[in-house]
Amino acid sequence: MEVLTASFANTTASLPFNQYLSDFDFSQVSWLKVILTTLCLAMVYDQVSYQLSKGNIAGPTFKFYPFIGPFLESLDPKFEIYQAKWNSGPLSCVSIFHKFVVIASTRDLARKVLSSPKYVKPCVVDVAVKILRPSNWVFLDGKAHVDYRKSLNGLFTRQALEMYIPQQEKIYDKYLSKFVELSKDGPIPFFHDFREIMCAVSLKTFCGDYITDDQIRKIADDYYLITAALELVNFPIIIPYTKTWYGKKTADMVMKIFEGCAGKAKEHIKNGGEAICVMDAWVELMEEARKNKSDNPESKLLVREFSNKEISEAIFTFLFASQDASSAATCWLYQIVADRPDVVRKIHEEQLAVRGGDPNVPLSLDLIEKMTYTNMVVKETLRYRPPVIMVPYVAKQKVPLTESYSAPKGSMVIPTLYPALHDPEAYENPEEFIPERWVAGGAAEQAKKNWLVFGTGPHVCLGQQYVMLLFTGLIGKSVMFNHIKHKVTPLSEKIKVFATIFPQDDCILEFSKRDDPTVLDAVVAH
Ligand code: HEM
Repeated sequence: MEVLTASFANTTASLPFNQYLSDFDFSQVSWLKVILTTLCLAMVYDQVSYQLSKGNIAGPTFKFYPFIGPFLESLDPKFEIYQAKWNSGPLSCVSIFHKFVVIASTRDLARKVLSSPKYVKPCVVDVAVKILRPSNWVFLDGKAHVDYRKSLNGLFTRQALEMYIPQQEKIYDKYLSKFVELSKDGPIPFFHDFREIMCAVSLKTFCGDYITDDQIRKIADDYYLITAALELVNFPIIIPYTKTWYGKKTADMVMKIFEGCAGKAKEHIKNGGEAICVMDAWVELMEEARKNKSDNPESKLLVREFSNKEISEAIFTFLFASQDASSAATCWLYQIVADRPDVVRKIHEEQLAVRGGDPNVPLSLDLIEKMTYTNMVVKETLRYRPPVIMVPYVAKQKVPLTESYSAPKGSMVIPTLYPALHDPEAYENPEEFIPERWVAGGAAEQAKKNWLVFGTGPHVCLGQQYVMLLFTGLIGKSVMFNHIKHKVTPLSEKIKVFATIFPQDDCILEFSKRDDPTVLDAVVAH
């Protein structure tokens, strides 16, 4: 290092550059010294750029591990470490490799980020673009995204959601019998089976009878390959026989199946068939828009034509968006309910009451909407254990977050949802599970700004009403027809972060059929 700096200092001022080069004695410079110098300069640059980006917000004073930052911690993220970060300040930061990450922990800052499409857009890992395909609508931004979403809204209206219920109920019944069979020898971890039921419900809702049971089984079995390929830390280039390669192969296989289903849906609706699934609903919307346009050529085309490929890619994003969050919600819902006999009894009582005492009355939208208490249990579960705790966004330009701090362009800006949902000002005793807090007109319902389970702003979850109906119907039937026992372990209440959040012991349960679903359990003394 001295050789380099000394030679430069002594000669550059007085000699022309060419002569300096020819006179310079390269034999004195060892490659090691060059490498070390470059490394030192890079380290200084890394620390200085971290300081400049950090400004006055909370975060480590220096990058303790040069370059990588807390990369190793991020490979096995711990909920407690996230919590400590949220508690460290309304805005905090961390730098991993060259990526500067700003975490917005308060309700208002989280909402600000989520509602600032001018400054931020959702951030996905590099490989997601290859797996979901660059043409996928989820990568649209600004007006193009808003316009595309408008054509999807029709798939999640009350009327549309109503038509999906009979398909969903078939899957609930099939899996509830399977759960009894699986745990007939005693409690077992249900984490994988809950992922499977959620995958099956989604596929049946999206594709109706166009998808075969074998295809459902294949997708449910292989879906984990897609989750693994999209883990935060993965090689961005797809190399044969690596996780990302298997993930891409699986995603292509799934989209091929969806493309075939979309073709069948078009045929079915063209021939006057009844709409029963999301793909049918989509084709009906296109037909309706086409008819309106031909009746009145001046009118605006509300829903344009979508190719089978486009439909398959969008439906794939629904599966992708729902799978992890819904599986997490299923684990917590069953565990929480099974641990509380008083809640079980109230759900059971309500389920019978709304069916006029006949447990075999099939599910319908009207029926689910009468399940006020069961719905409050679902809502409280989502508040108490929100499946999505953070949503990563990326700064398209400098993002003004407070009067004294703006997140730099290119940084990752992460609004957190969990703290707003555990805010004692909005939810008294937030660490307690209290379904009754959701009584109509109560404080929890009025704290609308805190309800961030499904995000907010232009990317707010498309499936939120769908989710509420699904879980209310599912847990209601489960409780009415089964005894559900939870084996409590020291890890049951500990939170594991795996894209979303799960009980660390993978939710150990036992299902057994009730002899008579019309008989309520004995009243539990408190
Ligand atoms: C418990 C289950 C679920 C939870 C907790 C959940 C939560 C979320 C959250 C937090 C977001 C990001 C919102 C934002 O950036 O502001 C989101 C986006 C999204 N969700 Fe869900 N979700 C669930 C299930 C579903 C289901 C079942 C579907 C589809 C049927 C779905 C479809 C979507 C889509 C398409 C987006 C992206 C919307 C866009 O970018 O415009 N989600 N969800």
